Formats: sequence, C-alpha cells, structure tokens
Amino acid sequence: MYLVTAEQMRQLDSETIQQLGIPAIALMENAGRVIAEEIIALCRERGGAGCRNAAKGNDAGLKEAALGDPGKAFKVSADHALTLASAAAERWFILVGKGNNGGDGLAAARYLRETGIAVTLVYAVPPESLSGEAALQRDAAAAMGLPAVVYGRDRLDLAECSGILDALLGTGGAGAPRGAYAELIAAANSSGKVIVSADIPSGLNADTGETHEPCIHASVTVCLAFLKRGLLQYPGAGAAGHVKVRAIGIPTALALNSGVQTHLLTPEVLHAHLGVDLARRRSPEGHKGTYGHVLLAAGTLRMSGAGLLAARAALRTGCGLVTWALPKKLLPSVIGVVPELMLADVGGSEEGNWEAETAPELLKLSEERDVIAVGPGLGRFPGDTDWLRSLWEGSDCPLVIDADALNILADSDYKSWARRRHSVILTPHPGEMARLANLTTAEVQRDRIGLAMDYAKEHGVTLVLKGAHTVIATPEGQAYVNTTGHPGMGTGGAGDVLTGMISSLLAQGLHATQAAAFGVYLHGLAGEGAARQRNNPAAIIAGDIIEAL
Ligand SMILES: NC(=O)C1=CN([C@@H]2O[C@H](COP(=O)(O)OP(=O)(O)OC[C@H]3O[C@@H](n4cnc5c(N)ncnc54)[C@H](OP(=O)(O)O)[C@@H]3O)[C@@H](O)[C@H]2O)[C@@H](O)CC1
Ligand SMILES: [K+]
Repeated sequence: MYLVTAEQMRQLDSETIQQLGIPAIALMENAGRVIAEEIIALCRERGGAGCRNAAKGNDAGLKEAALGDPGKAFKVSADHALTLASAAAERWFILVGKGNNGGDGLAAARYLRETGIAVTLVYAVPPESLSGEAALQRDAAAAMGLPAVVYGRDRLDLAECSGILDALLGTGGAGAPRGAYAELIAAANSSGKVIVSADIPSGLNADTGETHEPCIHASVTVCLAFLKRGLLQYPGAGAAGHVKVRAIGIPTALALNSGVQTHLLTPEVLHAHLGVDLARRRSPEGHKGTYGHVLLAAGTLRMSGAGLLAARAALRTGCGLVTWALPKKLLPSVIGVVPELMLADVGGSEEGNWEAETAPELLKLSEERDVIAVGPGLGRFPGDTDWLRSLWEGSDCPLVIDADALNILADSDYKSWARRRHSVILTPHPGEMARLANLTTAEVQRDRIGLAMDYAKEHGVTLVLKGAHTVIATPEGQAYVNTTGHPGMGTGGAGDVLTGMISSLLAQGLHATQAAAFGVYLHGLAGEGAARQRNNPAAIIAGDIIEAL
C-alpha cells in the first residue's frame, strides 16, 4: 500500500482526470459513496448505541425477508453496504467545508439519506461560496431537499445528532483552522458524538501528522484513494482513529508511474515489492556456514546485557554463527551465559571499557565474518571517532550501527569518510536521530517519514528511525513504514534486539533494505507475540521479544 503526500495526491487526482478522462465529479461521487458505506457499517456495528429507538435487527436478514423467498429461483437483493435496518434512529450532521472535502461530505449525505438516515448539512461558509464540483454537490443536495444550516447564521445544537461527518478540510487545508472551521471542530470534539472524518481529520497536516489547534478527533477516518502520510505519524495517527483506506477509482498503477516511493510495510510489500521470503525457508543441504556469521562489537562491563541481547537475537533470527567481540574484562561474567555464542577478546581497559586500539583486531575478525554490528552497550571512549572510522573504511562487509556508535557518528563528519562498497544501516531512536541530524527530538518527531527519507538519501545510508511506526528509508529515496509492534515494546534492550535481528538477516544474504525492513517487521511481530504471552503488556522485557521470535 502506497503512502502519499497531499501534493502527490493532487497530482494523482489530476492524472486520473486528465489521462483517464474520468471526470472529477465521478471521483467525488465515489468518495461520497465509500464514506457513506463506512458510516453505515459503523452504525451497524454499534447496534443500539446510537439507535435507541430502533428495533434491533439483522440488516441482512431484514433485506432477505423483504426481497425474496429463498425457495424461489429468482432472487434480488439490495445494496447491503447502503442498507441499515436501524436508519430511522440515526441523525447525522455533515460538517461541510468550502473545498472538495466538503463536496465529498455532500455526496455522502445523499447516500446516507437514501439509506433512511436523517442528515443535516452544516455549512461552515455560506453555500454560495462553494465552487466547481463542490457546488454541483451542493445543488444536488439542495435538489434532494436535504436540510441545511449555515454556521453562525442558523441555530445549531450538536447534541441533537447521533454522529458527525467531518468534511470541513482535507488535503487542501493549510495551517490552523480558522474562524467557523475552528469553532465547528472544537464543538464537534466536545460534543461527545462519534465523528467520522472524510479523508483526514480536519486540522491535521496530511504530510507530517502534526495536529493544528484545533484538530478533529475522529473515531474513523475514511481515507480516499491512497493512505496519507500524516495518518500514520503521531499525533495525527491518534487523531485519525481507525483509518479505512477506500478506493475511489484512481488506479494504483498511477502511483508507481508517478514515482511515489513510500510504502506501508505489509507482508505483500515485503514479498512482492522487496522480494523477501516471508517463510524463511532453509535449504535441505544447509549448514551453519550457509546462514552467515555476525560479528558483534558491543558491551562494556556495566552494559554487557546489551551485547547479550543483540547476540541472542541474532542467533534466534537464524544466522549460522555469532561472534561477540568484547573487552577482556567482561569475559568471566559472560562465558557460558549463551552457550551458542562465540566470544572474542579484543583487549580493552582495566575497567572493562572499549579502547581505540581494539580496531585492528576487530578488522581482522571481520575478514571471516559477513556483517559487523556495532554499538549496543558500547559506551564512549577516547579516540572512538577514529576507531569507528577505521571500521567504516577498513571493513569489507555490511555495517549495522546502533546506540553509542550512532552518537560517535553524530560527533564526526562521516560524510567525508571514504565511500564504502557495502551498505551501512543506522538504527537510531528519535533521541539518537536528533543528535545525528542536529535537531531536537520534537523536530525529529514532527515529520519522521520526511526526515528519514531526506537523511538516508543525503548520507547514502539505510536508516531505521525507531518508534511507533518505525520508518525504514533507503539511500535510493524509498521509505517503508512499519505496521507491526506493540506499545509494550518500549523497554530497555528492545533496540539491541532489533540490531541483532537486522544483522542476522544481513548475514543470511538479505540486502540492506530487505534486512532492515524485514527485521523491523519481525521485531514488531515478536513484540505483539510477547504481549499476548504476558498477563499485561507492561511486563514485556527485551528478552521476551527474543523468546517470541
Ligand atoms: N478531484 C479531486 O481533487 C478530489 C478531491 N477529493 C477530496 O478533496 C479534498 C481536497 O480538496 P481541496 O483541494 O479542495 O481542499 P479542501 O481540503 O477541501 O479545503 C480547501 C479549502 O479550505 C479552505 N481552507 C484551507 N485551509 C484553511 C484553514 N486553515 N482554515 C479555514 N479554511 C481553510 C480554503 O479556502 P480559502 O482559504 O482558499 O478561501 C480552500 O478553499 C481531499 O482531501 C478529498 O477529500 C476527493 O473527492 C477525490 C477527488
Ligand atoms: K476532513
């Protein structure tokens, strides 16, 4: 599934209209219809809640009774998606803005009325100010006799409705909602009524997920044609409620041809777009050498757990071998803790910290390994920038950089380092990303997808920006936004586990984008699994994620 910006959506709209010859009003009709269908589905789901006076009934059953005797060969059935047995108990207010989003709302209002649901149009601006397709919809609604009020001119009490359709602002919204728009949004939010948003919640930045003040808080957002980036990024993702992406007649192939490079990371995208074997089939003749060897440079005496977690996660993700290179002082504490693991003493300080002099030994070890993962529990040490630079420039395999190694990168001008033949994957959390990009954490979170894409392209790295809906951005300008995961995964060590997993997949021969995307996806799935296994998701610790792999 593609993710688009408002600008890309406008382009796809106009390509459909111009290249395919589909009139804009037809797209708007489709939009109105799918929005109405989702409202009807929601009314059906909530049963009696908004429909206290309605006889509770099964719509399908009622339809069948009305339309046909099952014994007869001849059968006719109505459009179930636009049928609601309890329609008489519903009254929806349709908040209508001046642009095409308002036009979608007006079209939806007609379909709802056809179903038997009472609708009242609430214009944010005088209806005369609508133009183009929205004006056509205004006239059609008027011709159908739909009751309408104009905000600020006519009496309005939102308490009188059973639900609100927010069709005030869509992808054409700019900045904080003004005047009547702002007042209607605030009133809708405080009404306590269920709110369905057309395309995006009004007041949301469709690209970044920033919410302006005020912004609609919807229960359902019926997103039209393509998923807007802002619906996946917080706080927008929270304001959108359940996002339902519905087709309105814009061919998916147009997105590909128009160069949309942002995808939701679904199993289909992993398989069909990235060529990942989701079943992770093993060769019948395979042996430990077949599945690659990870070299992990991690851990200090005080942070040895980070190394253990990354190493165990790498093993559990299927690579053949893992060597953990570590300061000598750690050896007595970790020997035998993970018997499957190979340990390599690289020296280090008396206190069990890393030292710059360990670089040649690490490089020597890397000659026999398929990937280097560096960073978990590494700490900082004198000369660490040169140390990392020699790994960067001197190793001849993919490099995964996490945790303190990211902070080392942030302190160096690594763009001037020699170009590598093999890929580099950076796995920052928002705080580490802020240091890398010289921004505040809030600035990183403002547009995670946009920032990750720009950074990865500019620095020629694969970037895994962790957090809710982790973003994987490639040096070629593509981005994948993860769908798996659980809030319970916010726990120390979860990132070390991810580093081990991605490194393991690289060792098994996946390329950087595949390994980063599949690693993130599997990590989230394992987090979901761990949440199911615990009495409460708050109890999840990083080791549970490994055990759920
Ligand atoms: N063919 C198509 O294109 C299709 C489009 N579709 C639908 O159209 C939507 C995009 O429509 P759109 O481009 O008309 O913009 P939209 O979001 O309705 O509002 C813009 C209007 O709002 C106003 N305004 C802006 N910011 C404001 C603010 N902060 N506070 C107050 N007012 C503000 C601004 O007025 P102005 O300030 O310019 O006077 C402008 O007139 C899209 O999300 C989808 O739902 C689908 O039907 C598929 C086919
Ligand atoms: K809207």
